[in-house]
Amino acid sequence: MGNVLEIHELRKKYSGKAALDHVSFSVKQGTCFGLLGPNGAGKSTTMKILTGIIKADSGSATVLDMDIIKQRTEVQKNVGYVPQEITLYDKLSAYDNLLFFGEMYGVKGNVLKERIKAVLIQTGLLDRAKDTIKSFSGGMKRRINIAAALLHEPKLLILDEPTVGIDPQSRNHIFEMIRQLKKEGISIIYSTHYMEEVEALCDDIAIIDQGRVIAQGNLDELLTQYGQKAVYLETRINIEDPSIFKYVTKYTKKHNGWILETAYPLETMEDILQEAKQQNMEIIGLEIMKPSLETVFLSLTGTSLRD
Ligand SMILES: Nc1ncnc2c1ncn2[C@@H]1O[C@H](COP(=O)(O)OP(=O)(O)OP(=O)(O)O)[C@@H](O)[C@H]1O
Repeated sequence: MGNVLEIHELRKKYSGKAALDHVSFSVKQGTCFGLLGPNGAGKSTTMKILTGIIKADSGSATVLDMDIIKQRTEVQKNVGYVPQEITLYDKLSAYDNLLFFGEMYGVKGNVLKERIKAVLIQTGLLDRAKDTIKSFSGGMKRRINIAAALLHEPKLLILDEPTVGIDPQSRNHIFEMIRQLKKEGISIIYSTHYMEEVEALCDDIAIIDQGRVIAQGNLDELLTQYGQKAVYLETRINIEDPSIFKYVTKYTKKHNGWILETAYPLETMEDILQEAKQQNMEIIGLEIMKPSLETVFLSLTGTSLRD
């Protein structure tokens, strides 16, 4: 299986501050690549560079072996991009929006009409084709935006946080669509700050933080290499210093409690229960956290991804 996309050492600064710092990764054909990171990590910047909206300061990238700068027009024919912001005409119908975007992508006539029907089926919105966009929910608008990016049959689809602020039904549709696209051999870059989405959808993952790729691999590799075991503890009265508990190597605040990293979660929990008894400490929550992308991120950065 070849690589559809290769990124090599991309760098980008805004007003002297690094937004991307030597970012490299590659995406295999027919896979979903997850770009996971908190707000401001550099996900959108990476995607905008790939689609030619902004230029990197240095580094290079190829799509299907074509340079994204030197062969920009050819690259654009093979890439579909769905930005974070909805970009549709509110007063036009879904169908007319797709007509407009199709022509913009260079698809015309009967081919375009057939493609519009196909993408409306793919997004589950064929029965709403004639309705104006302003009558659509946020999730449905997002699905039409994705439909628009698929009209020209791209080989690589770039989705920038496609599920932010949408209803669960649209989210499921988007997930199903991604699974189907993969089966058809289309590759996807999926940026998000939701770990569960990456765990559910993505074959390979790059964790990005403050402009740097801090880890990459498939889920199993990341969990094996960095997925520290941990215990979540929440008490009625907040504990000032959670390092007092046995085997705790690192601790991080999460919601109203603490994530305590420990190689021996059961022993740590026993110790917590003992201390609780002795000190009259009321426990509200105590559970083992299995290694997950959340504990991976935590052990790499010392912060919780949702902070
Ligand atoms: N046009 C711009 N001018 C100045 N700084 C910018 C600009 N665009 C992005 N940045 C900064 O670059 C960094 C990376 O931003 P980017 O939008 O790529 O992050 P992100 O991971 O996509 O996060 P988000 O989910 O918030 O969009 C941030 O510190 C951001 O403030």
